[in-house]
Amino acid sequence: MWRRVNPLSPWISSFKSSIVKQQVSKSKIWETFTTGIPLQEEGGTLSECRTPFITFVLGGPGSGKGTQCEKIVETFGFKHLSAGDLLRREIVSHSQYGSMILNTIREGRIVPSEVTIKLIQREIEASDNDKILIDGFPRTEENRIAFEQIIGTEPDVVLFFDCPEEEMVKRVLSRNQGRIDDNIDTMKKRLKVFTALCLPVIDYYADKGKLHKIRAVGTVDEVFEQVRPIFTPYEESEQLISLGE
Ligand SMILES: Nc1ncnc2c1ncn2[C@@H]1O[C@H](COP(=O)(O)OP(=O)(O)OP(=O)(O)O)[C@@H](O)[C@H]1O
Ligand SMILES: O=c1ccn([C@@H]2O[C@H](COP(=O)(O)O)[C@@H](O)[C@H]2O)c(=O)[nH]1
Ligand SMILES: [Mg+2]
Repeated sequence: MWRRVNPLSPWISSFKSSIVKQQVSKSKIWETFTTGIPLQEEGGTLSECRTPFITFVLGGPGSGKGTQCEKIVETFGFKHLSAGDLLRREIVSHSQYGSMILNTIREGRIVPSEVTIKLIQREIEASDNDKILIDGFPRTEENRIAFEQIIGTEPDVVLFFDCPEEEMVKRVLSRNQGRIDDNIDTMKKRLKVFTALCLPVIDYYADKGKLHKIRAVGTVDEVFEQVRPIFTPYEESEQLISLGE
């Protein structure tokens, strides 16, 4: 069962505890809306740690997920975890799975769930932030089910950046960040994988009432103005709780 770990030394812990006190009211409301298990057991002892408020950020390749995540981080203070970035980091660090990940990304296919989830889990556990954005995951129903089983929770909110294919192709081909999958051949494969494997995940969350569909065309700021009202109610409730204290 998943549990958050406090990796800090006692010296740093005492420093951290003052920050935690200042942040208690700030994090409280997000915890209120968390679907996770508030206290989790490991080795028979109850952890003081809480499951964070998790947002999945979905959309086709080049739909603007990463760009909008940056705006959400700036405005609402989330921790941003991009599954693709975590996988690319494994390639660069020549880890155990580096070459398998490289080949998979080049082909526009999906890395095995256990590998991606382990990377995500490690980052969540290392983070002190109660609000986590998971960008570009889950890509498949199998990913989704494995996440729920391994991490032991579901997302609180799911964003879907809905963008026309021709716009996504245009954006990816002019992205210019040196990504091995930013070429027309891989892009065609990624679009097929998105339609076949990721759309069912999006449908699943729509049926559960967790999905927020955003029309991802227009300027970055125009798109963000559709995102802002999704999180503002949480922020406002948080302020009310702070005032009541
Ligand atoms: N609203 C927008 N209008 C025009 N260009 C945009 C917009 N949003 C993002 N872009 C640009 O499009 C490209 C792709 O955006 P981004 O990397 O955020 O997409 P992504 O969904 O994370 O893609 P991927 O799944 O491939 O990681 C970037 O160069 C970004 O600057
Ligand atoms: O959960 C995931 C996320 C990503 N991948 C692979 O990485 C590339 C790039 O991902 P971006 O989110 O677009 O940066 C994607 O096409 C997959 O090959 C994955 O396998 N699983
Ligand atoms: Mg991205």
